[in-house]
Amino acid sequence: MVDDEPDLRTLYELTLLREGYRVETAGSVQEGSAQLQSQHFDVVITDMRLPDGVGMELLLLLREQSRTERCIVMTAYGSAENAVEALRAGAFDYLTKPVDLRQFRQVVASAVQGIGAVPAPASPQASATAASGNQDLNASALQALVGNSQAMQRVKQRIAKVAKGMAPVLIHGESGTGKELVARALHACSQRANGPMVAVNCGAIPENLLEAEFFGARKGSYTGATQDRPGYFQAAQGGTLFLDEIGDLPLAMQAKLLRAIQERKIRPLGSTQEESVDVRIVSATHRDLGTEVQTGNFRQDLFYRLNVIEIELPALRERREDLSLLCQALLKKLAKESGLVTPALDEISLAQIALLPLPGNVRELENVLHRAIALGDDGPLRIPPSGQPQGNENAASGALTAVPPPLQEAPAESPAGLPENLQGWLDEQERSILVRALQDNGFNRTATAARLGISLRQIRYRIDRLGIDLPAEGGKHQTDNA
Ligand SMILES: Nc1ncnc2c1ncn2[C@@H]1O[C@H](COP(=O)(O)OP(=O)(O)OP(=O)(O)O)[C@@H](O)[C@H]1O
Repeated sequence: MVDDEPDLRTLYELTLLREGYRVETAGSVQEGSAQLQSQHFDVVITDMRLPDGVGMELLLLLREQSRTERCIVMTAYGSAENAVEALRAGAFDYLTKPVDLRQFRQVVASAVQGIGAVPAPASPQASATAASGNQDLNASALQALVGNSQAMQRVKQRIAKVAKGMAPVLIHGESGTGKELVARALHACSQRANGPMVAVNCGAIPENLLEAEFFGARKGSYTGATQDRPGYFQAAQGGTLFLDEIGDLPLAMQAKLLRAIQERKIRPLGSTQEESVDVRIVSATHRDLGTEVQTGNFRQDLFYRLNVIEIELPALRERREDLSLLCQALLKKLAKESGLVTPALDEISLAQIALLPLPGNVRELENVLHRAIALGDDGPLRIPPSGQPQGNENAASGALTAVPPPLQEAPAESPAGLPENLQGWLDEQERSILVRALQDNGFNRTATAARLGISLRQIRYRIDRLGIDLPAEGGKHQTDNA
């Protein structure tokens, strides 16, 4: 624990001792580095401003010597640059002064967790079991990302490298390239793997509900809030919050999110009290956020905060060599889900697939295979000519152009003609109307929304809520997504 103010040093030391850690202290860069030369630690916590230099020097020393200590840096309030710089230089996490002791304990506990040889003080056995269980999780989460191309190998190596730590990660890639899978792998490979992973599609939440959805709401804070409700931040406490389509967040909400990330505190709607949150933020976008910043659609300071580590996901056309492995994995998954036998892939099926342009990436490939399984006979997989299956004119030109028909059966009606499950019945009606309207409008959501007299945001929300599978973005019809 390196800090030059004796009172603070004692406070931190006592806090850590009370948690059951062994602690050594130092008052300067020189003292800190001398201690590092004579022994190994699990965690180094250092103030940024020290009498003979900056805490960053200790961090760089750890890095140069490829040491295993995790470094937590304490920065002055409002110095976002220092915090981001430290995270980029490999700090495990940062704390803003004045340090909130609860947060301090949480951050140190996360840093110590998952260090193989060092069980957390509370329960040595539990943490050892968790560590070995985590390794299985890591492996299977990375395996879920199918592909052995160089581009995919680079992605997987990067996930393994940056998963530990608190630095926010921004995943950039075209729609359907597997951004959510990467976020899940990051979570599974982190020391938060046993905590929750909460995935949020920022583009699918009506604007007036955003704040309550993110930060929670107290009973009576808005019409319909009949009880206290936690938000995504509370739900992700101790785990990872995945913010998909972050570029869709309106500017007013961007400012609130920035504040929550910077201060690690949130205030539920209708509450006077702030709550501390311990959440790692992973976000994703198909947009070029740099350009969005220039055009004034995205806050630069938030971009700076979210983009501490960037993972770029390649489009499927840049890794066609993964097609065969992907088809095998996807067919197996799809066949299992629909209770069918996995059809064989032969040279003809692979040649047919290789001819598809697949601008909608893996999601589009998955949909093509889904349709092929549903329409196929026994024998090797064959890709049906597009346009045939649902008699849908819009399907004529794209590799994948049809929404699969609703799979669920309509909820049962009672003999009196009344539904037994009103919500399920209403959802089914809404789903069938939406699917029909989308098909009539060439899957253009703007046109469909206009036709049904609702906003684009509302239609996105409904499509998401009802789990309607759209043809991949980038396809001929999806022109309303930019
Ligand atoms: N490398 C991969 N291996 C196996 N399945 C994949 C891979 N990449 C994507 N998928 C599958 O493709 C579908 C789309 O993936 P995902 O939702 O992660 O993409 P996305 O980039 O987040 O898309 P969007 O931007 O539209 O939200 C999912 O069903 C996912 O399981």
